[in-house]
Amino acid sequence: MPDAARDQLADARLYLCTDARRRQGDLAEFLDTVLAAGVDIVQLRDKGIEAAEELELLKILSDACARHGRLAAVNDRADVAHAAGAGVLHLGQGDLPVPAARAILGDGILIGRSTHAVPEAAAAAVQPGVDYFCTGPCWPTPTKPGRTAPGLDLVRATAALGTDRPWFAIGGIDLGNLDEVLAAGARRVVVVRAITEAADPGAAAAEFAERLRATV
Ligand SMILES: Cc1ncc(COP(=O)(O)OP(=O)(O)O)c(N)n1
Ligand SMILES: Cc1ncsc1CCOP(=O)(O)O
Ligand SMILES: [Mg+2]
Repeated sequence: MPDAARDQLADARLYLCTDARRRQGDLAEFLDTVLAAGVDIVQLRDKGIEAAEELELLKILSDACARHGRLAAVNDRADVAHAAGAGVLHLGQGDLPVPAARAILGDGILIGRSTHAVPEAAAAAVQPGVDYFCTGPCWPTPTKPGRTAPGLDLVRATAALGTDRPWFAIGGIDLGNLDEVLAAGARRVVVVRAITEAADPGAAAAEFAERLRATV
């Protein structure tokens, strides 16, 4: 992975996952708005999408991220990440194991991992081949139905690991509870609804970015 992408990841504070409901022209306009407002990484996350459509939408996503010098991420699928030439692949606990993804993709891509408990976070903090990890959900969320929320205790425990590896809090985070997430020790967050469903996504992204960057 080029050093520039690693540096971008190290500097990232705000990671957005968006789905395919915002299609074609509308998707590009939405992405330009939130990227200009300060989103650092955007992932296409659509659990129902077929690979061919995912690739088409990833082209829009990659082009938008390139226009703004930001990272584009693929969820779950190493084959799609390879075909799309993506900069980031995100893998959950039930997805392809990281060594298997590395065997397919090599070292030219950043790989992230989901964690939902302290032992998983501790493992992701040191596992070879993992570039960043996410921890949560902080609160139960309809975006990930059925996933029990370990809450802010997991964020506090992850912060206490003192790892240099970039990690993000996720799940139910919005502008109203962001201060609680920061107080628990997170300095990076992943959001879905708080930006995709905001009345003004650009304003929401800008406020997230500003408050995250203001917290040392
Ligand atoms: C950045 C980021 N963090 C966490 C997830 C969740 O991944 P996973 O647990 O595999 O669940 P799905 O998103 O695949 O339903 C993510 N996608 N992105
Ligand atoms: C994909 C995922 N994994 C854990 S929580 C979550 C969804 C977070 O979505 P939202 O920000 O809308 O609560
Ligand atoms: Mg997954």
